Amino acid sequence: MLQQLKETAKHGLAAGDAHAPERPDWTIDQGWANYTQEEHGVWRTLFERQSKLLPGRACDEFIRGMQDLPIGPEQIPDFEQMSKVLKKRTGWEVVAVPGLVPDDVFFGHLANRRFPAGQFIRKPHELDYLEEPDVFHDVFGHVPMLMNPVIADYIQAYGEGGLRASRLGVLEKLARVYWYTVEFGLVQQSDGLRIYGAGIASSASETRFSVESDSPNRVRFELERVMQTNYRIDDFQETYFVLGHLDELLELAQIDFAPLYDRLKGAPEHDAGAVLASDQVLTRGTLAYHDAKREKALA
Ligand SMILES: C[C@H](O)[C@H](O)[C@H]1CNc2nc(N)[nH]c(=O)c2N1
Ligand SMILES: N[C@@H](Cc1ccccc1)C(=O)O
Ligand SMILES: [Fe+2]
Repeated sequence: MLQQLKETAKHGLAAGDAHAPERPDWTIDQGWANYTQEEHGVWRTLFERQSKLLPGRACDEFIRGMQDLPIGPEQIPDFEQMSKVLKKRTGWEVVAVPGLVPDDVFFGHLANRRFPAGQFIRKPHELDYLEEPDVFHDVFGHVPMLMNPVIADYIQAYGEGGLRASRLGVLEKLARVYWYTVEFGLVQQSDGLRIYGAGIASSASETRFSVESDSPNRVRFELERVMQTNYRIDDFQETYFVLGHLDELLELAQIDFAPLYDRLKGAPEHDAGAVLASDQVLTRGTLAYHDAKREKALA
């Protein structure tokens, strides 16, 4: 899943293309009353599938955030109702966008504690396929974590850092940090390895794969290592980076990345599936899943 999404996210969007916005911040009205029963039905299918999978696999903060939000299987959530609760808790709100928005617009929203969420929902015959982040990925995957003060501050800081990184022309390195934390992060909790990344938490297949499969590597999160590591935009991750505690994200947000960008200029990049001598490896993957796909493609 997320193939095309990852591809587009990487390259960003050109201003003035077919998606020309009506408002400069690219927001649109959610138009909640206009969702059809079929669209609410897709939400229900996805919601019920994930709700069964996440206990014991998602981190405590995710489960708690979900419990405290006005969100359920019956219908696509109303962003205004969500925002009311979220705003009281962490000062964030959810705003509707038509899909991927340009990098600087995205960062501008995050820096101001607005989470841009896709207004639309995927089609019933494409439950596991996403061209752009839809309301299920953005709201089910991201909003529960935004109820947590640590993640709330971290993502705002990422927005500020993103504005700076694009000016410096080093967005690729920063984007990898977002990818391997906010989207595909795992965290070690007292009762085991848990998901906090929204890209995992909104995907049924990757929810199981990320914590249960023997295939991926699971490596202790290390900032500079992650900044140099490519990621899979078309498939499950080959490597997940694991935090010892979510609070580590706060330290990370406070580190000034500018000297790191300088130091890492021209440094070697690592393949998504690489394991380095300097890694603290939690589980070394067989990479069987991706190897099998490669062999099939070559045959
Ligand atoms: C690097 C940056 O995080 C990424 O390119 C942005 C671009 N625009 C986006 N727009 C939306 N709506 N959602 C996203 O996650 C992103 N990601
Ligand atoms: N601290 C980073 C920004 C950042 C914040 C949060 C997450 C990732 C990066 C910087 O100085 O640019
Ligand atoms: Fe996302």
